[in-house]
Amino acid sequence: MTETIRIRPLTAEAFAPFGDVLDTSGVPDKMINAGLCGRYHDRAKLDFADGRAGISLFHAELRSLPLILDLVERHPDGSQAFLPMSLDPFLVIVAPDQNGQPGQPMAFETAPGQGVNYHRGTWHGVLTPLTAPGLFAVVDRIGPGANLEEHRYTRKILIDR
Ligand SMILES: NC(=O)N[C@@H](O)C(=O)O
Ligand code: NI
Repeated sequence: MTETIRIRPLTAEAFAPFGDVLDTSGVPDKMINAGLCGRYHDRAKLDFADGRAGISLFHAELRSLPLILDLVERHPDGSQAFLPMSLDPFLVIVAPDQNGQPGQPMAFETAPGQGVNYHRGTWHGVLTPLTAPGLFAVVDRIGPGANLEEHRYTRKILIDR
């Protein structure tokens, strides 16, 4: 029997148990640069344990819907932020932890320009752009060890609108 998970719009409230939503909604925390720039200050909970912060660029293959969700992963030693380098929405898949295994997955679509920061240890689907260019800056842990735990689903799960 196939399970279909419906995609919901990403909101900071719904995503709060899993991480931070990064966007310029609302009033800036401070105006800088002689009042020419709004700074949305310190909006993500970064954690790199015994490692250090790194910035990498990801150029990911585009995916299409319905998406077969066969893998989620987590990074036990660090947070991971995905900052799109375009205004294209992308798919964000997360799941709560249940005694070391992922619980019921949830799927969100970002608004144009929104990024996300997965908190350390959050189960998530890998980077999933739905439209070009699939180009992201990624802020995550550089350090010793794999910092990766994967879970492959045995049941058939589809992600769709
Ligand atoms: N493996 C890697 O660098 N990327 C994944 O962690 C991912 O979440 O896309
Ligand atoms: Ni990851």
